[in-house]
Amino acid sequence: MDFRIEDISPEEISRRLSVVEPLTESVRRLIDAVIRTEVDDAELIAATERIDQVVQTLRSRQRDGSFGTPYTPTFIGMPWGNAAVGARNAIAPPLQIRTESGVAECEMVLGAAYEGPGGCVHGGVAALMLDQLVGEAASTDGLPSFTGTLTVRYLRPTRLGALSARAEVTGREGRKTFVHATLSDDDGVTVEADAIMIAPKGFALPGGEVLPHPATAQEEN
Ligand SMILES: CCCCCCCC(=O)SCCNC(=O)CCNC(=O)[C@H](O)C(C)(C)COP(=O)(O)OP(=O)(O)OC[C@H]1O[C@@H](n2cnc3c(N)ncnc32)[C@H](O)[C@@H]1OP(=O)(O)O
Repeated sequence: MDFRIEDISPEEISRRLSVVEPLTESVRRLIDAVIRTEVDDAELIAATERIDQVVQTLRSRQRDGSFGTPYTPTFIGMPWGNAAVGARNAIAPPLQIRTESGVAECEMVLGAAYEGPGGCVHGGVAALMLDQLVGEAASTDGLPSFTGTLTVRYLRPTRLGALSARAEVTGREGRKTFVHATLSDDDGVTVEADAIMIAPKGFALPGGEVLPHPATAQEEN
């Protein structure tokens, strides 16, 4: 797993986000426009050329591989490539998740880019969002937990549009955390999920130092 420390201040994080978030929003608008445009073929071909030029400019200086999840030394995470919440990832809805002890929740508006059955949210997108939420709910006590098992029940079709989601820890057992999550529209729950989250045995920093997860530390004592 790609993990690196980047020693920057909260002010520098805000500055970088203020530049990159409008770019990501712009690409999100592009994705939506490509799906829904009805312009003629000549305009589509011209648009392809202009977009390829922008891609070439961005690629002139580019990191190898994915973005990873850099952390500051005080553990502020910057998961900016993340598929559900990444500030640099136009595929992410994006989810603006609020957390408190054992709970994660958010609201989102899903448009044409998230369609599965006509007019409805793709089941994989629903699972993606709930996976992120259960991960964040389980991780509110300390270091991250990974999804071991995610069981998803689609109760009825979820229409594209304004939605909300919530995940809550229902129990802990050693390194395992059990989480229940729901995705809802105005009429109530459309999808529910249960997750078994596993805290990794140790959390290795670059250089080899391993931080014990609180649950692991309890097991060892
Ligand atoms: C803030 C961060 C938000 C992040 C949100 C994003 C969430 C994600 O998408 S995470 C990505 C998807 N998940 C993954 O890639 C995980 C891949 N799997 C793994 O890395 C490992 O299998 C991992 C970490 C889950 C478990 O490995 P390991 O720690 O070696 O487990 P192990 O020691 O064998 O088992 C520990 C306990 O967990 C249980 N367990 C292990 N694997 C699973 C599983 N897949 N499902 C359920 N239970 C499991 C074992 O039965 C055991 O239970 P008990 O203590 O009662 O005997």
